[in-house]
Amino acid sequence: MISFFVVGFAALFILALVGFLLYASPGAKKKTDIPGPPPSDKLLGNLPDIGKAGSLHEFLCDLHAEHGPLAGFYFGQQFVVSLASSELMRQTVRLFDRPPELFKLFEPLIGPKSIQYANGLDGRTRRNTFDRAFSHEAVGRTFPVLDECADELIEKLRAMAAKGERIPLSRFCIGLAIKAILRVTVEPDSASLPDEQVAQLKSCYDLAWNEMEARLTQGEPEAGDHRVQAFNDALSHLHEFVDSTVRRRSAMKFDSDVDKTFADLAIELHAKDAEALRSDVITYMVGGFHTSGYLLLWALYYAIQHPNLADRLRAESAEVLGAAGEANMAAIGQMTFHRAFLDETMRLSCLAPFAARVSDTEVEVGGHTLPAGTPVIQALGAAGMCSEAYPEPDDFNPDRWTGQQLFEPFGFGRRKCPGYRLAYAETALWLSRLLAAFRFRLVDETYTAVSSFGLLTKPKEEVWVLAEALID
Ligand code: HEM
Repeated sequence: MISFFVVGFAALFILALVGFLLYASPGAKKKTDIPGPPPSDKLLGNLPDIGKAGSLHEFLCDLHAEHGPLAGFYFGQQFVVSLASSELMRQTVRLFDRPPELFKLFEPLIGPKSIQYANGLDGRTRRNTFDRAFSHEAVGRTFPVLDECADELIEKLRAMAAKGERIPLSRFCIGLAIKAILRVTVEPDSASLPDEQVAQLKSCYDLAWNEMEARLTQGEPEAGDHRVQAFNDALSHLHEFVDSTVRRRSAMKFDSDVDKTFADLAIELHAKDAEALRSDVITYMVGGFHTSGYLLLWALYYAIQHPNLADRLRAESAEVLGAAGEANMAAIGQMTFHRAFLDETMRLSCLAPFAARVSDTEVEVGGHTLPAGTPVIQALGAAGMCSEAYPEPDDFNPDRWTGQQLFEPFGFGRRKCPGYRLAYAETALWLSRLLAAFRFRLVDETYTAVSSFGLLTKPKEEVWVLAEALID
């Protein structure tokens, strides 16, 4: 039974979920006439079909292509509803709670007290407090740091370009995002983190992430297995890093709330709960760097594939940033082609394919009444590949976004991603800076990125490029 789960990260995610669905809420059965396939296995429901599709995202694309934008299926014995149109997702906009068990897979990394699992008043209080650090004004204050991080990378790439060295684009994009998120969310005034420490943090994150996947496919390692030691070492390194950063920051005094970063707000809110503090800092740190890092990577990859569009990006940033003299929220807001390019990148790469909600009361959606406790998946990735909403969905076409916001790649409602303004600001700035400084090309011109679909979509392999410097 396990073998068909070894098809990718999303299938692992399903396996984690099925435990919850089978055992945590066995009473919730289908009580509506929502279209969808019958369960293909009495116990496993449609899980074998998800295994055959390759990932949850791919299964949802097939499901919605056949049954329309509102469809249901069985995770084990639990009926789950999936929505794949922005109109339907908007009908769930008032829902705040998230089925915590759905993200149980990540608990060893982010910790059980993470905001990821906080619902009701607790979740709302944390969001009301932390969102202040990601307001329009707060993000506006991050540009000097974001610019410095870009300067540092550009200098490094320029040296590599001069020597004709191959550039591992994923590694550099993630490294840039790690440096930026630490300064933006914790210590803006600190010096940039040394490369060795960034590399160590990334490798701890990679190791912890891979181990969580391995536990699902291969089972829990036995006591004494080297995997246990490696995982614990990686985790304690992450904990030490976060704890020492928090300790340093706790000693700070502030004249005004404006100077407080996310970490400062978290230190105040979790003054009596060190575990919740550590969990939330790790959640925002990881949530902030892997998403933005891979968005930048995919955007650069599409820019390499579409040199004419890359030239349009260069022209726009020369015009807007050239006139503004410096990057700021107003200038980034005027870079509408950058915004469209990033939205199209998130759509076509399916960067973050799902969000999910649950309610302890009945929910009305698409003319159906869903029983309380029914998990609702907002299939952001599948919605983005719908040919009615996006004609020729496999084409990379940023112009389809011009003048309209078709769907929300960051989710819906009060619980949408808290980092969306920061993500747009930093990736638009970095994209424009990198394309102004270099023309990139693939080392292997026949290379096509193959996606690994999970909670986050990444290329399966490193993307190797060469850079030609455009300016000194
Ligand atoms: C391209 C970049 C990003 C994408 C596509 C993305 C996408 C998402 C999505 C789809 C969700 C689920 C929202 C929902 O349930 O409705 C989410 C949640 C979250 N994101 Fe992001 N995100 C990005 C960047 C960031 C950044 C920069 C941060 C750091 C500030 C961040 C921190 C978080 C956190 C902490 C949550 C959970 C919030 C909660 O539990 O209430 N994300 N993100």
